[in-house]
Amino acid sequence: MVIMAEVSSSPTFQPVLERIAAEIENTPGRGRPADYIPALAARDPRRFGMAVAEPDGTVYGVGDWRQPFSAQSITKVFTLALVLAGQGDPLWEHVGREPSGNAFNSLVQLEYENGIPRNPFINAGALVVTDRLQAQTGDAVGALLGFLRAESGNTHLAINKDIAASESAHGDRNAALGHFMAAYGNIVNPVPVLLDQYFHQCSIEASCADLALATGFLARHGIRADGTRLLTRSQAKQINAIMLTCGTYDAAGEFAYRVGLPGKSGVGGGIIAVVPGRCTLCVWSPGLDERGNSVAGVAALERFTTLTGLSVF
Ligand SMILES: NC(=O)CC[C@H](N)C(=O)O
Repeated sequence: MVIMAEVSSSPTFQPVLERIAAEIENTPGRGRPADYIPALAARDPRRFGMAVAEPDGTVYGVGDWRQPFSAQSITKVFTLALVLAGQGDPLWEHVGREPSGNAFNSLVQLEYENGIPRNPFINAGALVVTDRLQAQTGDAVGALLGFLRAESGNTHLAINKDIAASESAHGDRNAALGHFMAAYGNIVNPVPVLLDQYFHQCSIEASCADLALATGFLARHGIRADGTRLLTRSQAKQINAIMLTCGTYDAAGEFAYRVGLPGKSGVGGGIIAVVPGRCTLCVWSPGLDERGNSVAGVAALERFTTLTGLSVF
C-alpha cells in the first residue's frame, strides 16, 4: 500500500504555505489582540504571516512573514535553551516539567508547590529561567538577543522600547510572581533586576522568518546555524517535549490534538513549531483565543500538518 500525504511530494513548502494563507484569508473569526498592555491592543487581527525554515537555512514564507512582531513568550524557548546549555540539569531543581493546566500568568499553584513553578513556559517558570540566565551571563537579554541575531542572521533584531515600557507599567502580576518566588529562595537576582530583564525579553521584535530560522537548532537536534553544538541531542529532544506538553499553556492538549507538533505561543500572536529533523515553522496573527494563543496561527499550523502529513505522531 502506498500512503501519500496531499502535498508532501512538493519540492518546496511554498505551495502549501500559499494554500494555507488563502484558506486563512477566507476564515472568519480571528480572536482579539492581547489587551493587557495598550501597545499590543492596537494590532490588526487580520494580519497573517507564516514561514517554514529547513535545517539548511532555506526559508519559505507567505503573507506578513517578514513583518517584525512582539515575540513575547516565544522567547522562553530560547532562554531555556541557553540555560540548559550553560548549566544543564541543576535547573530542574528550580522549575518543573509538568503541564500546569492553568493560565500562563496564574499564581495559584505557586503557593502549594513551594515557589517551584510547574514548567519553564508559564510566566513564573520563565522568570526562574531568566533569573538563571542573568546569573549565568550578567546580561540575560543581551545573551538572548545575540543568540537570536546569530541564528536568524538578522543583525537588526531589537527590543521595542515602547512595549518594554508598557510591560513594566502594567507588570504587577509578573512582579507578584517574582517576589513570591523570591520569598521561597527560588530567585537569585534582585527582583527588580529580574523583572527588567524579563520585560525587555518579552519585548523583542522578530519576524516569522527570523523566528523560524532561530528555532532551527531544535530541528537539527541541538546544532546551531553555524554548525556548532548548543545542546546535546537529548536536551533538544527534552525541549521539544516540554514545548509539546506545556508550550501553549492550558491549551497544550488541544494544540497537540489539532497540530501534533512541539509549539510555543506568545501573546503577540506568534507561534513557533518544530518538525524534528525536517523543518521549523513560525506563524503570526495577532488575534488570540481566551487562552492567549493565536486563533489563525493554530488553524494554519493544523492545516500545515494535515496537508503535509508532517507531525511527531
Ligand atoms: N504568554 C505570553 O506571551 C505572556 C508574555 C507577557 N509579556 C506576560 O508576561 O504576561
